[in-house]
Amino acid sequence: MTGLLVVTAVPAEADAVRAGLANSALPSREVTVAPVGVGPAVAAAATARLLTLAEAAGRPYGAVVSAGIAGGFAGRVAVGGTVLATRSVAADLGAESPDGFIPVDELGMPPELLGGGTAVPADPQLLAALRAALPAATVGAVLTVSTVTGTAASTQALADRYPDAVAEGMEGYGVAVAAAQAGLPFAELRTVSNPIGPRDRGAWRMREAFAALAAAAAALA
Ligand SMILES: O=C(O)c1cccc(C(=O)CC[C@H]2O[C@@H](n3cnc4c(=O)[nH]cnc43)[C@H](O)[C@@H]2O)c1
Repeated sequence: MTGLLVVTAVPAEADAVRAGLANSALPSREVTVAPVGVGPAVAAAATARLLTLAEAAGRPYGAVVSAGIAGGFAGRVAVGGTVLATRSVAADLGAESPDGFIPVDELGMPPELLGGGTAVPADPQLLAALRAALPAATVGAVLTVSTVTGTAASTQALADRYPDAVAEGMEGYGVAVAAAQAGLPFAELRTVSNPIGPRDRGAWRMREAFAALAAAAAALA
């Protein structure tokens, strides 16, 4: 059986995922959990390296999951909630214009230069399995941003541009591109630590989000 690679941004997220897996009563499959860093670039590079090393060692992974905490769009998902991505979207990859943001895949560049575009859909089978295991999860697009959204105006702009978005993180799209380039199924699983909006560190509920991440991780077994 090929194994599952679960990548998180930081060690605390990886610890929560491992704790959830250890507590799972479900039959386990081979799961590797690795913290790969914050932001889409380091997450993509580190995930690609892990996939390549495993393949070279003759033990290729069979699927990749990006897991961690996230900001949630108010009214779409609650703090402490769990989200499953229908697609992982590079929400700030594009160009500004006086008429608003233009996604990079609408700038007229050849599609082969864009790694498949600014949104990578979750693998349908993997998403279906996770939905079945996590029936209370909110399902929708998860945005990947390089800058944590911190004003009401930018929150509204993102919510308007992506009506299907439920949350934002900083790694999913990068991990998704690494998985796609390796030809592997991909999914993104996040738990909500804070509402997206005007920056307020006091509103972050990290402990709640890590507990929810551990609970959700049991589904990965
Ligand atoms: O603003 C701070 O002072 C601060 C201190 C520690 C960590 C942070 C982060 O922004 C962590 C980002 C980390 O967690 C994910 N995440 C969680 N909430 C959000 C969000 O609202 N928007 C984007 N990313 C978020 C993200 O995937 C990173 O790995 C800030």
